[in-house]
Amino acid sequence: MHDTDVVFTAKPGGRMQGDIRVPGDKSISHRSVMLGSLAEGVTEVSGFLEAEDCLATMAAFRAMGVKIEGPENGRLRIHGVGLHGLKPPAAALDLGNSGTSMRLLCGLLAGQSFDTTLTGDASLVRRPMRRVTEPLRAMGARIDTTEAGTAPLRIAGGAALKGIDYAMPVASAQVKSCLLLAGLYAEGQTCVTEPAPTRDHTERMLAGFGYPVARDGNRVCIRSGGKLSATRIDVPADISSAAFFMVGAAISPGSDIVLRHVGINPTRTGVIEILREMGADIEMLDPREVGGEPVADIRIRHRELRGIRIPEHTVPLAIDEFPALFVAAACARGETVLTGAEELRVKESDRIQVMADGLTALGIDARPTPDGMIVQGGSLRGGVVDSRGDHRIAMSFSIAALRAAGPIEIHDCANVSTSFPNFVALARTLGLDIELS
Ligand SMILES: O=C(O)C1=C[C@@H](OP(=O)(O)O)[C@@H](O)[C@H](O)C1
Ligand SMILES: C=C(OP(=O)(O)O)C(=O)O
Repeated sequence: MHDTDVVFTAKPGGRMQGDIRVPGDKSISHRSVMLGSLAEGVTEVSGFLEAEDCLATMAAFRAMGVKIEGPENGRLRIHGVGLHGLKPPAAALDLGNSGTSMRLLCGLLAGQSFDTTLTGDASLVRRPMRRVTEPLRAMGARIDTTEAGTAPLRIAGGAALKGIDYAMPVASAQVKSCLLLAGLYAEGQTCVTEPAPTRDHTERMLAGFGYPVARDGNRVCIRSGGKLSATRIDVPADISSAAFFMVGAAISPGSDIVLRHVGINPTRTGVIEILREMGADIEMLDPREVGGEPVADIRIRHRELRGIRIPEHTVPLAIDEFPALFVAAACARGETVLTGAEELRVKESDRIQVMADGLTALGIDARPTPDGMIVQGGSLRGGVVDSRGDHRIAMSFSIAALRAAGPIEIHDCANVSTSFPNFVALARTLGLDIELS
């Protein structure tokens, strides 16, 4: 929890040049701790994201008796306790700002023999949790929420879970993963059908721990009764963190950067597809596979962007990158239209409204719609914006300064440390003139 207002001031102009590696993938880091804790044996993780969200997941498992060494330079040694080895925590598990921690843990804990309570910060306790509690109840879980269906979540231990066949109403990797983790403890088979492909790190990592997962089109199924065997996990750099610099380089003349070892799992590369369609110059160098996840070095050079109608199938594949993509749209020639993205309204902030407010304050015609935004490319002026405590919004407006006519002062930036603690330092390395106060 952050009490003081952290302010970023990004100076106008400049360009991005250099060759860097952004920190580890947040989704994969969370899952490495969860599955490593439930495995038999010692799981070694490298490239772990040492940011508040993943540290909250780690603290939760430590509170349930798992010995975890590290993190030290992104390395962890997780002494797995097996699927039935977790111990009751002494207090509620506080998951801070992290929706992924809360929703995945809810499924995993629904199958334990002991009670738990999950809570979080002011943002997390406002986010919708019925999307996980309803299907979990259908499996036999006993979970209390507030009347609004939000956290704190009180999960009763000892429930006998039964597998279900669930068609998700929203395309959510968190819901899918929650149910697969509950499925490890449910009688019979648990199947989840997604309305559109979402990130599949849970499925890949379960397979990496030797746990069978069956996929047939958009349907994925798991059976209880197996075990997870400890493994090694090399976490690639997070494409969602890389996205800020991809957009920064794309919009600022003279830019040419290389981002190393970035995860390019096809369920995460919507940002590349969208930027390319806008005309961006993006090259994939040395594509390779590391521990079950595709990785590449990505080179991005400046090239003028054009507005587009964003294809709806890319929305779940770029779900966290829209704050940065709205900045790209503001710098593009013509109109960009996003539809089918109402999920953005229930992230750490209402990312449609907060981005539209900020862009408007900077002189851009950005009209929010119920499920997206219409942005007219134009000239950004300097000004003051509020990130509303949303890390991705704070970083997106920092990058916007590369094309602004005056400094951009961004308030409420402390939560950048939930996903990208060294953002300011790396942005400076690449050439952004940014200060923190
Ligand atoms: O499974 C995950 O690790 C995540 C899934 C996405 O959320 P939804 O499942 O709510 O779309 C994404 O926004 C979040 O940052 C991480
Ligand atoms: C939505 C995000 O994360 P979470 O849901 O884990 O809070 C994000 O990192 O943009």
